Amino acid sequence: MRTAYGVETVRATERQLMARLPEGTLMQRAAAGLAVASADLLGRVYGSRVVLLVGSGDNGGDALYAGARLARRGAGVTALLLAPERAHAGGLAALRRAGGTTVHSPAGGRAAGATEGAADRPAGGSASDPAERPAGGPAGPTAAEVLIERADLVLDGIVGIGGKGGLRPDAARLAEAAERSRAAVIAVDLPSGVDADTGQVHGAAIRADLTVTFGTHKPGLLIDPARDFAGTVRLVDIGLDLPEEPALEALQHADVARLLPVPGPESDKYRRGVVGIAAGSARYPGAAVLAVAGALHGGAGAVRYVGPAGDAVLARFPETLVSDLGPAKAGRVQSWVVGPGAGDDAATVAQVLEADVPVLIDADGLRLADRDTVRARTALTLMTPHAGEAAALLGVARAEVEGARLSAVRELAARYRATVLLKGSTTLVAAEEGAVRVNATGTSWLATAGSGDVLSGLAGSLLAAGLPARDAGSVAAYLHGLAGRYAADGAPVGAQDVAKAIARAWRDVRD
Ligand SMILES: NC(=O)C1=CN([C@@H]2O[C@H](COP(=O)(O)OP(=O)(O)OC[C@H]3O[C@@H](n4cnc5c(N)ncnc54)[C@H](OP(=O)(O)O)[C@@H]3O)[C@@H](O)[C@H]2O)[C@@H](O)CC1
Ligand SMILES: [K+]
Repeated sequence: MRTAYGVETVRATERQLMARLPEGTLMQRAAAGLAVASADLLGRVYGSRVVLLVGSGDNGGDALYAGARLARRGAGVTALLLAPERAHAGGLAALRRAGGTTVHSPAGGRAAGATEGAADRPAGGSASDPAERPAGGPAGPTAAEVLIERADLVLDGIVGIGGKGGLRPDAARLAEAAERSRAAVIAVDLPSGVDADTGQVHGAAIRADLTVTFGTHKPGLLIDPARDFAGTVRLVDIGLDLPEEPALEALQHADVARLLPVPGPESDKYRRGVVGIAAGSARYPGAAVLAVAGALHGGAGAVRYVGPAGDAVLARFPETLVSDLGPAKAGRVQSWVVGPGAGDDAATVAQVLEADVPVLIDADGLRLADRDTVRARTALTLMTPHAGEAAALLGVARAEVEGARLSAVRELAARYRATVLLKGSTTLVAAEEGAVRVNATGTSWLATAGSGDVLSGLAGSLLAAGLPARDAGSVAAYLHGLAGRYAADGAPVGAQDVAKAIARAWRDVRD
């Protein structure tokens, strides 16, 4: 299991640990790990050009100490100090002792000066001051921008877990220069400008190739949009003694393998669970077929279909138990999936919600389900909206959900007293309490018509097999994401192909 802890927890555990260790130990551990990761990325340290973006906190201190280590190995290291008077004093001294130079300017200074390598040069002026621009004209690059442009590696130590809101203008200009540069960019602890706890990005932020994070992953590193800014994430152990329950957790192969239902010698189809699919309509029979396709791969012993698309379902999957009596009279099931392609059939949704078994609500069902009825249910409920559906349920714009996925999924879980799976490139599964699960196996090729229907059938089948809602949702998202990758293999893919590839995902996980 990959876990992530929020800033408050990191700070508290850090305080406990620091009380037992000589001062500066944790920062040295962090800087050592950062220097190793930097050297790995550079390949050859000697002769390389490294630029440090240094803010006023300990995040800048990490960058300075790591820069000192690289300078001792022969790199040319320049630190751009955003707030020279407040930069980490010990880190500055270490860098200078190691032969590194510092430039005292947020984003300014004459570009010509950048090539002179003057140490501790106060550049003065501001980037917007034409007098500080090179002769090339007012639109020419600043000294800082030239240094960044010519670097092999940029270390982003502007701000870490102490960051508040979007980057300030001086810092934002450095972030933009780093993005334009061909240099590799390593974010120290997290990309400056992203929110460590939520994954929100307010305005400009560092776009990193690699993020070297200390002690634990931070939730923002695993959730879009911030995840997209972090690049590859490398965790450096600094010895933090973290509490048992994380803020966020991500299943890995071994976790999924443990959770997958496996039939024993005594199992028959009823003991393995029957999943009922109440989906599809005369207008959308395909949704029923795809939900059944997903359900057949989810581990339930049988799939019961109820609705107007029985012929289409049987034509594709003759093993399906088809009924046209409606959910209440269709026979026993251990879980229901309701909603895909349901159109305006509110009566079916209401009937399913009355059943005393776990219910998965998707697509049209989300719109048709009465909130108080869902809240009052005693059996499990798993809701599976995409961002647009979640936005409609919350009464906000879609962009708001996409920008703040974690708070959106938590809010929905609280409002409906249900487990909610918010689909997307980083799918989130939140129950009313406990760690939120994040899934990262998805691929953007999965954003294809009918792919959600397959997921709902798959998750519903896992519910029927006895998995709790959080596990059913996160295991389904994991397998579905893998299946999408296998089916797509870098090319567009249809939902049916995804359903077919689920079996391969199971085998892979169990191996
Ligand atoms: N925890 C641990 O176990 C360990 C932590 N370690 C490291 O310490 C880091 C945390 O250091 P930290 O607490 O000093 O805060 P940090 O992130 O440097 O930022 C604070 C400064 O940034 C500024 N600032 C704020 N917002 C800003 C913005 N939007 N745009 C621009 N500037 C902004 C703010 O300025 P102010 O508001 O005061 O003007 C303040 O001065 C952590 O991420 C990790 O790298 C490791 O060394 C080892 C173990
Ligand atoms: K940073």
